[in-house]
Amino acid sequence: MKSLGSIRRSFAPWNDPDAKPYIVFENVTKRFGDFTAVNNLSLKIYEREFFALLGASGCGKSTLLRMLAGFDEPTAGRILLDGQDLRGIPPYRRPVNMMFQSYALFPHMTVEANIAFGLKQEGMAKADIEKRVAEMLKLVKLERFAKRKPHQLSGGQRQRVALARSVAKRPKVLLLDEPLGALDKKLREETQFELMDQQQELGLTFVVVTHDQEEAMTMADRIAIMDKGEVMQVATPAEVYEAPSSRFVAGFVGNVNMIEGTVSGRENGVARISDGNGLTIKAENIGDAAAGSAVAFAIRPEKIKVSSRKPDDPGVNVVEGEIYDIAYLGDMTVYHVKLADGQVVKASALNASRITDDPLTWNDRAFISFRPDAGVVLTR
Ligand SMILES: Nc1ncnc2c1ncn2[C@@H]1O[C@H](COP(=O)(O)OP(=O)(O)OP(=O)(O)O)[C@@H](O)[C@H]1O
Repeated sequence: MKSLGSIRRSFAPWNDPDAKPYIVFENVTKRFGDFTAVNNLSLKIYEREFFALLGASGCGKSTLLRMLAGFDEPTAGRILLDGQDLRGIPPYRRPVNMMFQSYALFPHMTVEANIAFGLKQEGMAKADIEKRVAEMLKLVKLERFAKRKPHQLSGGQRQRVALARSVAKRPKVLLLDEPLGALDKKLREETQFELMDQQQELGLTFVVVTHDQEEAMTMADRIAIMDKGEVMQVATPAEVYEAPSSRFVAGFVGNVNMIEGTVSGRENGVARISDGNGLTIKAENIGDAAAGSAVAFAIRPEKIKVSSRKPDDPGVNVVEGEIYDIAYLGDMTVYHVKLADGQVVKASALNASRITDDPLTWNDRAFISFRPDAGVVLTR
């Protein structure tokens, strides 16, 4: 989509040792009674970053956001914003605004009155409010809808009003809790790109909470994957997908095959992994996996090729199996291949042409093949 990718490609302050993080969570713990919702968590977010907190329900992402907004204080640890410790600073005095899932627009007020509401409360002069509201309407492309009430708008338009209202006060950081949760799939996808555009145009730092991995992958510069109040990995979407740091992350994001086994030898950066049932594969990207240790070779279905003929490239792993199930999804087909040791491996093939030269069907003998560097070896 447009030039967005190329603009953002150079945006990676987290790789710059001289860049100062804008938001810092320093050993933050939050307990509710004897329940620990956030556990000794540290995290750095940079100015202008689109940062996503991704995790299953109850993992502590909203609690993290609420502490940043000032609705809750950490039980232990510190949160810094632009170098300032936020402890004790009330929500309305933090340069942070929060946009909630439900949007909570005032139903009896017009779009422009909704956007103006916070500015009026702040005591801004009338002329300035009008100017700011006009700017905001232009930003979210709702100039023509200024006089409408929320119920006369589509879900996507309402979401844009909510965005305009939350950025009208010019916060430095916008916190978004499941911002697109109320929209249907198609509108969600469109709105994701809009949000990205607007974030860039505004030059704000966005921290978004979502349990939707596709949404996080699409929008965010970096993603923190959370589980039980802890951060499991912080990385760009591509790194999270291609180089997950643990079984949990690999399994949480996208589809993955986990070939469990023991490292039976390693030389020149290539390990042999045996599952103890006759299957041995060669793997690269072995990290710190020592000989004898229990590991998982995590490989995405699209990195595995299925064919009826045995590939003769000695560099690749080839394993014989049987087509156990086929899911035809239109744009691609997912083959479930049962190996001799009983495990079922998923391999997806893009249906780039309408007719395949290697038709495979149920119960066919088939070969899966993949390069040793097509997956990652995980010790955790
Ligand atoms: N005020 C509170 N008192 C007691 N427990 C709480 C409180 N607020 C949150 N919790 C608990 O802390 C944990 C984390 O909650 P949090 O809302 O941060 O999760 P989440 O990851 O945002 O989940 P969801 O996606 O469902 O909103 C949950 O188990 C929740 O029950």
